[in-house]
Amino acid sequence: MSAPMVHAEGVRKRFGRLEVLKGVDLTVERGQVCCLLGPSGSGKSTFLRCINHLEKVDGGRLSVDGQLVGYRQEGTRLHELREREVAERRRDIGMVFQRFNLFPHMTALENVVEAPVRVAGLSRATARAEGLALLDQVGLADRAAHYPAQLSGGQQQRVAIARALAMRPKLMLFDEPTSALDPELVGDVLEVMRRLADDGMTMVVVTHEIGFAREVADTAVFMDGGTVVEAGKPSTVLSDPEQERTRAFLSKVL
Ligand SMILES: Nc1ncnc2c1ncn2[C@@H]1O[C@H](COP(=O)(O)OP(=O)(O)OP(=O)(O)O)[C@@H](O)[C@H]1O
Repeated sequence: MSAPMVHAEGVRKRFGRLEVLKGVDLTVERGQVCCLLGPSGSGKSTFLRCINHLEKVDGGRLSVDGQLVGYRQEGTRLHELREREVAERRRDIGMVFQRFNLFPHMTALENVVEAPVRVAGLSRATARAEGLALLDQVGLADRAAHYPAQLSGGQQQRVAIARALAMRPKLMLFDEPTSALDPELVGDVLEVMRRLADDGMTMVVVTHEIGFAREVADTAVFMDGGTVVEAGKPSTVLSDPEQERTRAFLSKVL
């Protein structure tokens, strides 16, 4: 049996005196969607950033695709990854942030094509063909030549998703992908994510969209105070939680 896509055991992270992750346990199987929910400051983004090598884990074990994050294993010995090795591992992980951060001087298509050409060494013709197919997949085939400033926030976020997919990632991480959008633009972005999930992409999504989590997630995780308070099927965690803290959170946000 293959290793889970993400496996965390007792993951700890501190910033100075502030312990932000206090022993996070979590498993995301391949092809599954895991939604992380919880109050502001509970450590959701930090955990996502640890998965993506953007933060160093201080304790516990965190692996992605069967490989320990931050280390290369040779026999029983662990060697800290060099910068180049981290960059290589990160190519397999697509990340979409709250703010889309597209290059403003590049068109939608150029934004999507940039990394496959520069980082993965794809020919420009192949990358363009794939980029156009990805823009079509996110419903923006007719916006390929538009610059970010000519696109709505929701369209920019869909370009950001296409850009992340262009590196053919094994895992997609989303950090509150719709929180910066006007409410009427949220649906299109969630629809793209829903289709991605249907196509079998493994996804970890930090979100406040309880409806999306209920309908799309295989696992819903409620985090609070740097730990996982409750994890399981959304029908339980988000509708009939076992923990009082989960119930209190849901009663505030629903
Ligand atoms: N680089 C950093 N340096 C210092 N403190 C940090 C850093 N990153 C995060 N923190 C702190 O860690 C805590 C957890 O932040 P994190 O962003 O992971 O929470 P969150 O659950 O994602 O919340 P939110 O929904 O507000 O983004 C917060 O108190 C935050 O201020």
